[in-house]
Amino acid sequence: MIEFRDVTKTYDGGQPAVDSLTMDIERGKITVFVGPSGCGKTTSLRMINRMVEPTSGRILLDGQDVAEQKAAELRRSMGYVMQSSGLMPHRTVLDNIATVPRLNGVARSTARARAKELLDVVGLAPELGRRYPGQLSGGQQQRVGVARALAADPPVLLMDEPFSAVDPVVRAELQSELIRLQRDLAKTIVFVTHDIDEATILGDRVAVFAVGGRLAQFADPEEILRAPVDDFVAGFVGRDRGFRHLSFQEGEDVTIHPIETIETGRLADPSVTVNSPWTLLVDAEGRPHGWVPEATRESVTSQADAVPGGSLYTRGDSLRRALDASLSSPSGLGVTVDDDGRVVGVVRAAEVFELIEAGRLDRGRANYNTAV
Ligand SMILES: Nc1ncnc2c1ncn2[C@@H]1O[C@H](COP(=O)(O)OP(=O)(O)OP(=O)(O)O)[C@@H](O)[C@H]1O
Repeated sequence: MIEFRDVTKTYDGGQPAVDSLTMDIERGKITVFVGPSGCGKTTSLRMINRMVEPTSGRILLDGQDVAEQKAAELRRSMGYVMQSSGLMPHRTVLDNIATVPRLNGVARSTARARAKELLDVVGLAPELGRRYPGQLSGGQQQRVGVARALAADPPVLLMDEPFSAVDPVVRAELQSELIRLQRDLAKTIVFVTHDIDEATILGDRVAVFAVGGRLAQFADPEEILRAPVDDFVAGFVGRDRGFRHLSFQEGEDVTIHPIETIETGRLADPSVTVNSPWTLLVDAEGRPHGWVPEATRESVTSQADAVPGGSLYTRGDSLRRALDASLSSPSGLGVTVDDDGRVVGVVRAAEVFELIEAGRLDRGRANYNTAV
């Protein structure tokens, strides 16, 4: 557990960058610091490992004041990942990952063996270990940065906008990987971002900072979206917060309807006809490949002629995903797949809305019953 106790940081006698911050960061959870630029997120993060010293107040790590620990040792005892991966350009990927264990006195061969394991943990191919950072993509460099931070198996991981320099697709992949990793590792992660979507996807708890280094709200992401404490937080979480909030509503009650499919390999077979306005094209394993509208069936002879599909909904995922799949689908039918990516049917936006409304009524009744 990391405890901030009335911590203030003022640089060069100016306005506080962090103002009287008091909060508890739970062990084994992801706590996200989010807020607009310049509101003191990075300063707060860096005070945990004493890269920045507070002007006043105390920070306790498992009950011990970090000010009483040697700064260099403290820093080495926590993983740190930043926006630019911060890798040493003249060292190979494996040597970069092995840096902290080597500084801690671990033998070179042991440190490199562990580095190889970590490449796999962060989803990188073993041969990338021999390359130099400049020979990797931005997303791969960030994965190496995460591997390096994990190398000494620290209980605490500090992450400062680690995914903000990569494109949105890679960013989403890295976010999913971090969630997957955290399921096994259960580190205490403090993660800085200015992106509220990233904060609500990753955070077990989200701290919204306001300009002037003030902690505006500290709660779980569902609550931040449902009940922002003031106009600042409401403005920051944005106009789409109703839509984002659907991420926290489970979609297991959404009705999955059957859908007519054609295998791509049988497109040229004239005996295969379609009888519905939209037919789904699938590969031999039943994975979706696009849509065939009834009117153009005759001219569709390969996958390239089909209308590309929208996002996919994995059975049981949130209402947000179900709605997005149906709204982004050219047919208006959200393609639903199982965990192996095979089509199991389709969902309809109108029925997702019905579930949202039913949930609202249930919550309204529950509130009424509590009130009377
Ligand atoms: N070394 C420094 N010297 C002087 N002022 C600083 C220093 N580091 C940060 N500041 C100031 O402290 C305030 C908070 O900065 P900080 O980097 O902590 O914010 P942030 O929320 O992480 O911002 P961003 O999202 O832009 O990285 C800003 O006004 C910034 O200009």
